[in-house]
Formats: sequence, structure tokens, C-alpha cells
Amino acid sequence: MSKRIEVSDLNVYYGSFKAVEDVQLTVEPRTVTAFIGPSGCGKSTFLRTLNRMHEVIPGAYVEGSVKLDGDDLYGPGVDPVRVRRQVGMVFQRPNPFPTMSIADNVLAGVRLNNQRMSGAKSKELLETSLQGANLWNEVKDRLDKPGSGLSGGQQQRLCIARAIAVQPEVILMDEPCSALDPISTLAIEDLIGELKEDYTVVIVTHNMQQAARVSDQTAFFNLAAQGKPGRLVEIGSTEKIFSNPDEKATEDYITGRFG
Ligand SMILES: Nc1ncnc2c1ncn2[C@@H]1O[C@H](COP(=O)(O)OP(=O)(O)OP(=O)(O)O)[C@@H](O)[C@H]1O
Repeated sequence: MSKRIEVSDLNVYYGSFKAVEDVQLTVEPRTVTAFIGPSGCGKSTFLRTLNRMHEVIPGAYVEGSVKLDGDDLYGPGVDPVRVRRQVGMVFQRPNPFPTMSIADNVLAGVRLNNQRMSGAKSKELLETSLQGANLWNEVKDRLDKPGSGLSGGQQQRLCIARAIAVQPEVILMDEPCSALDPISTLAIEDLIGELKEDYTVVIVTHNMQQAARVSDQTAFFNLAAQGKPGRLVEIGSTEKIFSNPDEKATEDYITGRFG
């Protein structure tokens, strides 16, 4: 299920503004990669290019390639909707559909993809997705209640269950814990550790301890100067980036000297 991501010569634009420049990186299957860096350096912009989500913004486009096990997501004729099925995304603020039940929220993506399923199959997928998001025990007796009635941390796990239900190969997370309390944050961090057994996981985080706790590999992004595009400064094992980075800018950021 899990796939390798290979990014080559990637530039990202919003109209004439180049937001991110010249990124090359590889993410191995069944690993967690964290993107860190100061505000505005393009972490979220770059993350969204990994499932073509930036294309929902008028005028946004990329140059370069993003390959999933060798298949270019930007190749001719590739359907962005199919890409987003393979590469799921979890956002900063939990965003369950407020009027839908817990069960319907989990199955919403699958239904959008027009996959017809028997009642028994739906039930099975509902349970395995909620189990996979460590939420089943907390909600199994109220599956028909609205998703909006859950706590923030539970809502975020519901969104993870919704992402898992479409059986993606990669899960992207854009600051998934920034709206959560410390206990819910730990629950999501534990879950990320479990998700990497089945998926390739990429997470944007402002929390350096979180990057150190959850990721195998860390990528540090930065701006060369105000108004210039963001760049990938350095990528390596999380242990190395946090203990012995090659670049001074990485060390300065990690040690809290800027950003
Ligand atoms: N929809 C958009 N239209 C135009 N410019 C945008 C858009 N979204 C982001 N940008 C610009 O692209 C650059 C990178 O922004 P982005 O949000 O990717 O950075 P970030 O590193 O994720 O920041 P943060 O850590 O604050 O979330 C910034 O200069 C930002 O103003």
C-alpha cells in the first residue's frame, strides 16, 4: 500500500510569484518525514503539491515532477482526483462534515469516489478505519451521532479515519495537532507512529519536539531572503538534523535562534 515519493526540480508558483524553488527529495515508504521551517517558507505550499491540492487555488501551478513509485503525478492525462485518492490529506483544523453522522463522515470520501458497497462491506470498512485511527472504542456506541459532537482531538482522528477509509498510499498532514490540547496531541502522535506501518506519512509541524518524536526524516525549509522563494535547505535522518546538521541555518533554527 505504502509508496515512495520522489520529487525532482520542483518549483511552485502562485501566478507570477514563485513560492518554492528547486526542491529535490525522496520519501521512503513506511516512514514519517517532517517538514519544519519558519513561517512563510513554503512548507504547506510544497506539501499540497504532493497531492495536487494546490491546484484548487486559481493560478497556482508547478514545474518539475513528483513521482509515486515512479509514476509522475503531473504526467499527461493523470486525473488529480485519482491522485488525491492515492495521497490523502489531513488539515490543521479538524474539518468533519458538521451535519453528517460519525459513520457517514468516515465513509464520505469513499462515497464521493462512487464506490458502491454492500451494507456489510460498509460496516467493515467503517470499523477498520475507526480502529486504524484509534477512535473505534470511543465512538462505537454513537456512530449515528453527528461528527461535530466529538472533542477536537476525536474530530481530528475522525478526519484521519476518513482519510484511511479510501485506502490511500500516502497520508499528508498539515500541522495536524496545532488546534489540539497536549493529551489529544499525544494521541495523534502515537497514531502517526502506527500509521507508518501501512502508509508513507509526511507531516508539516511548527513543533520541533513533535518532529523529533514522530519522524524518521526531517526536511528544513527556509527563505533566502524576504520576498524570495522558499527552498529546501537540508534533509536527513531526524537524529542527524537535530544533533549534527550540515547547514548553519538548520542549526540556528533548531536551537531557536530564529523563526
Ligand atoms: N493562496 C495563495 N496565494 C498566493 N500566495 C500564497 C497562497 N498561499 C500561500 N502563499 C504564499 O506562499 C508563500 C509560502 O506560504 P506557505 O503557507 O506555504 O508557508 P508555510 O511555510 O507553510 O507557512 P506557515 O508555517 O506560516 O504555515 C508565502 O509567501 C505565502 O504568502
